[in-house]
Amino acid sequence: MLNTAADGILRHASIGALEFETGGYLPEVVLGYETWGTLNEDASNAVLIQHALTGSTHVARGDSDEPGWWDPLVGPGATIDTDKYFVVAANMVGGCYGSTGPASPAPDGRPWGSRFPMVTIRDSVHAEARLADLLGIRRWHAVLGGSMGGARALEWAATYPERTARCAVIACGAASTAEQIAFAQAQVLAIRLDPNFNGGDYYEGQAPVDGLGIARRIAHINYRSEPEFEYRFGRNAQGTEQPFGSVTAAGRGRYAVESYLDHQATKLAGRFDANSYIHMTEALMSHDVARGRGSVAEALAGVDSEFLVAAVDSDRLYFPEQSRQLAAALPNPVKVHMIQVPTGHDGFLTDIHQLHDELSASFFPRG
Ligand SMILES: CC(=O)SCCNC(=O)CCNC(=O)[C@H](O)C(C)(C)COP(=O)(O)OP(=O)(O)OC[C@H]1O[C@@H](n2cnc3c(N)ncnc32)[C@H](O)[C@@H]1OP(=O)(O)O
Ligand SMILES: N[C@@H](CCO)C(=O)O
Repeated sequence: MLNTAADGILRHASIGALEFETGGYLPEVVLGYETWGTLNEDASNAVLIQHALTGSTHVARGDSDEPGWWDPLVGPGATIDTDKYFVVAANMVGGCYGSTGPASPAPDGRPWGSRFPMVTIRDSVHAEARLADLLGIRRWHAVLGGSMGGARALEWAATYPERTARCAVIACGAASTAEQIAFAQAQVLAIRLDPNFNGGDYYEGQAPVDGLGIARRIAHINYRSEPEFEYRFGRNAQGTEQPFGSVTAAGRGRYAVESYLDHQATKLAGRFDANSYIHMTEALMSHDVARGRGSVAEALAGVDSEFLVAAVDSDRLYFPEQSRQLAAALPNPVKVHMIQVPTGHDGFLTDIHQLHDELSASFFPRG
């Protein structure tokens, strides 16, 4: 049995060999995971929370010193009350928060690097099903996630409907759209064209942090909104820097919004592996719950999971309309709950507390 003794502490589970949807193979895969609460006797209180593109397993603080990315949602007495529910979060295969990824050693001792296989959202769900088996969880009380986490949650319902009693898809549609793929391609190319990328085999040299930083800038602009940028930064200069009129060897001074994006880029480059970023991004490009299953409605026709669909009203990357289309295609169509924030897609992280009432009324009744 796997160790689940403390809340919010990273553990590792060996799930064996994995064959990937596009033909790749890994002889041994480890998934990083964290848990909160206690699995009950009939294993009926388990909840799987799926992280977004650059998220980790650390959903909530638990017994650790680090805040989690959905702290308002998960903990004793919280929306998902860990005195009642057993919460699990797993790092996606190919990621860099505890699971086997491109930086992990291959059997020859060198990092997988360029040899790491393409991962799809469906592959990640197959890997997580093995983790569920090891944890003794046959059927999730609920699977939920936002953005790429929402794609993973939806794929759980379609791939393992009998194992997914409830499914919450937040800020994500049934498939990645042409525009989402287009923005993703620019990010992947920014990394691939970094002189340090070396085809993905850069672990003995300099990491392609400049390319990764540009990728994050492109992504982050999409994760926020135009009104937020205007309100927060306007045309302001960063501190005493001069955005025009004074060009030094280091270039001109920056606008505040440029400095903000520089900061987001440096921060991500300090915590994320560039190859994992490519693999997570390409996995999200692959997101299409209907692939090989007919239309979206046909893909979900046999799914009797209870659904909750939510969107962010100001999201300019995962438009609410895409959530509405998903909600309408469900066997039992549902209304789309709206997180109301002016700041865009990241609202599913910054304002997740807004779903407290909906989640409490449906998936996680109080008392
Ligand atoms: C280590 C881990 O486990 S990370 C994994 C968990 N994270 C995730 O899953 C998602 C990744 N995180 C994110 O996407 C974001 O951090 C969010 C959405 C959660 C945070 O959003 P917000 O709280 O709205 O932060 P916001 O966009 O305002 O950025 C604030 C940062 O910008 C900085 N900043 C603001 N203005 C400027 C400026 N003009 N110049 C430079 N930096 C600036 C702030 O100092 C702050 O820095 P800090 O984050 O280092 O403290
Ligand atoms: N800011 C989030 C949004 C992705 O949807 C992340 O970096 O994972």
